[in-house]
Amino acid sequence: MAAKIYTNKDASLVPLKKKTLAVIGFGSQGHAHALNLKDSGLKVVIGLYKKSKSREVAKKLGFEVMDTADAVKAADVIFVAVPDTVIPEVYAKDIAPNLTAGKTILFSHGFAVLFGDLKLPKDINVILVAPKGPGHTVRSQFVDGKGVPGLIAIHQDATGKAKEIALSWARGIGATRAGVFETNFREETVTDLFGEQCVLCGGASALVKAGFEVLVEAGYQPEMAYFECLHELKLIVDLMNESGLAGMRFSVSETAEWGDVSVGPKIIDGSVKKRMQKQLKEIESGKFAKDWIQEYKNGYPRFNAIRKEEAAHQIEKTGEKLRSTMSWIKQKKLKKGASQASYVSSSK
Ligand SMILES: NC(=O)C1=CN([C@@H]2O[C@H](COP(=O)(O)OP(=O)(O)OC[C@H]3O[C@@H](n4cnc5c(N)ncnc54)[C@H](OP(=O)(O)O)[C@@H]3O)[C@@H](O)[C@H]2O)C=CC1
Ligand SMILES: CC[C@](O)(C(C)=O)C(=O)O
Repeated sequence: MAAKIYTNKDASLVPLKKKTLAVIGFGSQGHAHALNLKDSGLKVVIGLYKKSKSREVAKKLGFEVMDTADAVKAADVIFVAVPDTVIPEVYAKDIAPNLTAGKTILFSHGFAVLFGDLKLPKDINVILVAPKGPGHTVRSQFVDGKGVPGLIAIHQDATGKAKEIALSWARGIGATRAGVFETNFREETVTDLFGEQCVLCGGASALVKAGFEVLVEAGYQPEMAYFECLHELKLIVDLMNESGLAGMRFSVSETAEWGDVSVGPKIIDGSVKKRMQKQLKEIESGKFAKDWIQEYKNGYPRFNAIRKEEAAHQIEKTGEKLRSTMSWIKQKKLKKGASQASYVSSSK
């Protein structure tokens, strides 16, 4: 039997009405869930650490902001929206001591439950609502009357109501407008890590950079390389997103379609698939998670060095210049150290 796709007609806001929902962390996902749930008529409070740079942002957007432990005490449903590597310490210090029977803890990625060694009491619900898109898009799509599709998963159902709570939350953030699919924590975590490393973020940015560098090193203008390898990628991917590879091939020229099917597989060949399979094994075995947690514990020495190098790549300067004439592209001011929530799509 085909798996069910849950939409608005399968999910009600009633299970979350008259409940207090705490969003712990006000970054990319946190601000989006909080604003969408508030606009859906639900009661949301924000839990943050004392020195969080997002306290003022959340207050300005009309939220009651509390210390994390107080927000957990006040809430029926607690969304843990802090970075995956940070979850274990926030959980142990501020969340676990305040989790009483019947409360629900909600994640939007299963990483910490799989790899973070959280001591989850048996008498709480543990659920996942994972939008399949970045937090800022979860918000901007909601404001436009649309939604980012999502996943739900139930790790523990202490009250017998875990699934209706997950679907209700998915409705509140707009995910059931697009479609919600049920999975489990492990499948969500493995596939999400695989997608972001091999295709969506890692694979795509390495492909873009390689194409840009090949053209520039061969003497072509960086602006030409940017248009061909980054700018137009979005327009092509939009067509795939709307109607699949076939829809994209319907719109591009026959010459482009022939280049796609005859040359593409020579560039992204079987050796790439082999490396993807190896990476999938490292994700499944927990090796990727172990190394990433260690990098976090070491204070990000490699991560910070790579971030610096990436920010200095010629493609970034070229892009900044070319995007400045396209006023409809929202120019995010990527201020170093600013709250992720300082870039917000406004309320309806
Ligand atoms: N980014 C995304 O689009 C997606 C994220 N997810 C998942 O959502 C969860 C949250 O990720 P994301 O929204 O990216 O997180 P962000 O990095 O955008 O935001 C993190 C929030 O946590 C706070 N924070 C950071 N460090 C600490 C700390 N040591 N103690 C307490 N609070 C801290 C930040 O504070 P401050 O405001 O002061 O910076 C911020 O408010 C993760 O589980 C992630 O995997 C799932 C799908 C997509
Ligand atoms: C693709 C990156 C992502 O997995 C996402 C937006 O879904 C993330 O964790 O940010």
